[in-house]
Amino acid sequence: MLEVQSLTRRFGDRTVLDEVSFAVPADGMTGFVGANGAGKTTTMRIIMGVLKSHSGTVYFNGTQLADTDRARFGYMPEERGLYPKQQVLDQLQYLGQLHGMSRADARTEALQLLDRFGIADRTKDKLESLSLGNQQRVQVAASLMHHPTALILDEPFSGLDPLAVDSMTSLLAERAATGVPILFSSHQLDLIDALCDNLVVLAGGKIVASGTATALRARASAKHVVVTPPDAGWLREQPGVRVLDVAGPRALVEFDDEGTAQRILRTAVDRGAVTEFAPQRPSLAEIYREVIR
Ligand SMILES: Nc1ncnc2c1ncn2[C@@H]1O[C@H](COP(=O)(O)OP(=O)(O)OP(=O)(O)O)[C@@H](O)[C@H]1O
Repeated sequence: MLEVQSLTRRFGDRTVLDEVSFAVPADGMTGFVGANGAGKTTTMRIIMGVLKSHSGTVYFNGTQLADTDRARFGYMPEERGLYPKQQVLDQLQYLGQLHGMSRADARTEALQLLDRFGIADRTKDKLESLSLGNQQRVQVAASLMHHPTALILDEPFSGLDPLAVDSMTSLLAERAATGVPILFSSHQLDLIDALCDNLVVLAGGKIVASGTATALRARASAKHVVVTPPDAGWLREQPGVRVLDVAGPRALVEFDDEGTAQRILRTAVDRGAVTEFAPQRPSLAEIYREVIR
């Protein structure tokens, strides 16, 4: 488990991280979301030691994170940073060797990753001759080469086509299943929804929500779909009910509490047919919109 505790960082007199604390559990992936400029990259840079915090601490498996731990992490920085003129395979092999792998192991690992990412035919090409999306695949491969003990990935999915996203996510899920904490930032909320077991939401340098998807969903305001033909307009008159939308027999509502929900269900049945009365599981995208409001 990776834990960030009370990180504060200023640039000049502007505080861009304000007492930021969250955990990245070792089981599953943690999505890091927030508007442009919220402070995600700054947080990741501090975790990786590229930037210093003014206060706060990062812990890995219960002890203060040291450079020796960081050396075993996989990091995909926002500014990327591979060598455009070097051949893809040579480059990955070199990076693996920098992490202490033998030349042969690094080559085997690189070939396997390139194959998984569908670019095994580009091994001899210079990085700069690849499309941006394929360069991105090489970047992710570079962060995975040495079987890192944790992964810090700054927007790893930006610019990837759906097939690349699929191969990337299945590989990351495999690594997460071996107990590797994975923190990745993204603006693609649908992807976060599909992939993440945990979510950290940053707004203006402060944490506005963090925790497991299940706990955040339980906290989010629950909506119900109620379908009572011929017209669901009667719900507007009911105390304890906020009607968010009505279209003919179908309404989207929020109840003040479970008691209200049960009362409305009984009233609906007394009035006639009820063809649907279902709580709606909020998506992480909805939770995100709710907490940054
Ligand atoms: N080296 C720097 N000097 C001054 N200000 C900086 C520096 N690095 C980041 N900032 C500021 O810190 C704030 C947080 O930036 P950061 O890049 O961490 O946000 P982000 O959440 O990663 O945004 P994005 O989603 O756009 O990548 C921004 O206002 C940014 O302008």
